[in-house]
Amino acid sequence: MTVKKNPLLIHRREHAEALLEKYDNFLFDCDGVIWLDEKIIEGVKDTLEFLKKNGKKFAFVTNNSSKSRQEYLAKFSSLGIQGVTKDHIFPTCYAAVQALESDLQVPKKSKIWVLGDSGIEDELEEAGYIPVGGTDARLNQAFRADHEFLTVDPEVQAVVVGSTKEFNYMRIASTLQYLLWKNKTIPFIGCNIDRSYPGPNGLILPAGGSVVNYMQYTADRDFINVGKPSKVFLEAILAKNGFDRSRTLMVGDTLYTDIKFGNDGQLGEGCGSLLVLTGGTTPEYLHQFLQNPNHYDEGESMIPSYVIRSLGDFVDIIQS
Ligand SMILES: C[C@H](OP(=O)(O)O)C(=O)O
Ligand SMILES: [Mg+2]
Repeated sequence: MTVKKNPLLIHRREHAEALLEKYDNFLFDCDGVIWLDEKIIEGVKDTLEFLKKNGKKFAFVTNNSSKSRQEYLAKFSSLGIQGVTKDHIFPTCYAAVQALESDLQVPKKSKIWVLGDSGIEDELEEAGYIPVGGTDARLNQAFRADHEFLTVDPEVQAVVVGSTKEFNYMRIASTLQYLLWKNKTIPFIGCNIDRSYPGPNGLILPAGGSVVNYMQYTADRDFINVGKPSKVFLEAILAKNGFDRSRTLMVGDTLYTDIKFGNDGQLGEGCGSLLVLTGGTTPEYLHQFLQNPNHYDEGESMIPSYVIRSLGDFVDIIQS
């Protein structure tokens, strides 16, 4: 793997010009890069427009499985980001469905048990699967040992777990029945491994990975991670867009998901990686990490090629 030991800080015009020269395709993480909750990060719209005018291609890759591609499309439009189509958007609820279809070959019309928000249910339905559990209001009830959802439905073929703000004991207990069922053999897909995400008002909030890891712990079994930094996910995005990895830059705010995703790749050949400091990674944390990357689980695979304070600064830097 070829990653730079010391990331280059993009703060002068010639740095930004060199990036434009080197990369044709940009994979953008969303939470902490494009937006914070419902607010677009300052300058991001101008940077995206500038890149587009310069012939650059985009894909948006988010580990947040709460919204479907259709809902993200509406979010991009409500934030005034033009020119985004459904084909540009890769949330992990969609990655989960792709894994069911391609890797696991689960037949269409199968029932899939969901612990997560409506994004997963909507993507499953669009692909021809039948989601069960999920946002079903009967799961909002207080725990009762005779609740109908504590008896497994024999038609369920797999379990998908992702981000949810409706995490309660009924949902945990019913999901556990499926994860333990058939000697723990039905596929367990986790939409992401993020512990937290940057929410509104500077709040750090629990992300989907905390839900997935809760279920992993209680069921005592591993999950298939379909989100960043999954190499399968990266390969699918590069292939779908026809992106040459050597001319593709991953832009993200989290070292163990986005930056590792950009740096890794099939046979160890990654894309470039650009870390922004508007989300989950503070300058202090980055500094501490760079002092001794090998003290961290994923070590040098999390060292970004480049760092910029904010994606929104890019256009100002290049026009300075
Ligand atoms: C943090 C993550 O979203 P992303 O940063 O990948 O858009 C998530 O919300 O779990
Ligand atoms: Mg992020």
